[in-house]
Amino acid sequence: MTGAWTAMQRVFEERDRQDFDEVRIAGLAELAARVRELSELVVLTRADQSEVAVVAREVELLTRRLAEAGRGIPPGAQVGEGGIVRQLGSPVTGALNPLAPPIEISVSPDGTARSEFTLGVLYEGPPGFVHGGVSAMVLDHLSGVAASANGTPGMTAGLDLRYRRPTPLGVPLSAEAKAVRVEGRKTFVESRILGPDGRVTAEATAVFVMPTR
Ligand SMILES: CCCCCCCCCC(=O)SCCNC(=O)CCNC(=O)[C@H](O)C(C)(C)COP(=O)(O)OP(=O)(O)OC[C@H]1O[C@@H](n2cnc3c(N)ncnc32)[C@H](O)[C@@H]1OP(=O)(O)O
Repeated sequence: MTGAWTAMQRVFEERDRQDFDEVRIAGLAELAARVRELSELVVLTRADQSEVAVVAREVELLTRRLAEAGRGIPPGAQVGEGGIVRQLGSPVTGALNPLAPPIEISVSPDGTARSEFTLGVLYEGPPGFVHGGVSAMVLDHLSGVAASANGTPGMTAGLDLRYRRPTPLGVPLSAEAKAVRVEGRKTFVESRILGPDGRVTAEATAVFVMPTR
């Protein structure tokens, strides 16, 4: 059976042949940003039922306009500034993915991956607070970037999370992750999310394993 590594390489090679120049990326990122705003208003709007029905029909027509141009494949990953992999369709960082917050990540020279971001109502779990699965997704991804920055990328084999206190919605949060140990194919990464008061809301230890071919 083909291993995960070989299967992923095939996808990378196919997507590398796509023509995504910066002008096209900027246009699609703008569209994604507008769809994100629309999504938030779907949960927040006070428009009456008839107005909601009209808007739903208009959105359906817009969707058909895009569909007329045909369906391609999701964008590939690119190496961006500072060697950070830029995944345009990522559900965490993808500028072209309306479901992504999206968060921006930087890596400092000591290999710490950091991000500052705000999560709005679309990511709510307990009323007024971030869904635990969303916090897990952010820490998983940030930890993956830290493993890569360490020169030892892999797939998440385990993510051990501790939710210390609720993570507030709609306020600036920060997060950081750093590889702390490598054992053979395994890279252990520690990460945390901090609230605006600087206190840890969630922390995790992840293990990344480089798949065999
Ligand atoms: C730069 C781009 C940045 C992108 C960031 C993206 C971050 C997001 C990453 C993801 O979300 S990845 C998607 C979620 N993860 C998966 O779908 C992984 C699914 N699992 C697999 O494909 C395989 O299980 C895996 C490749 C992870 C490992 O399979 P293998 O058959 O290659 O490894 P194996 O099971 O033999 O285990 C290898 C070693 O890891 C150890 N191990 C496995 N799981 C572990 C675990 N959970 N904790 C600790 N150790 C673990 C295992 O004991 C063993 O240790 P030893 O080498 O010492 O014997």
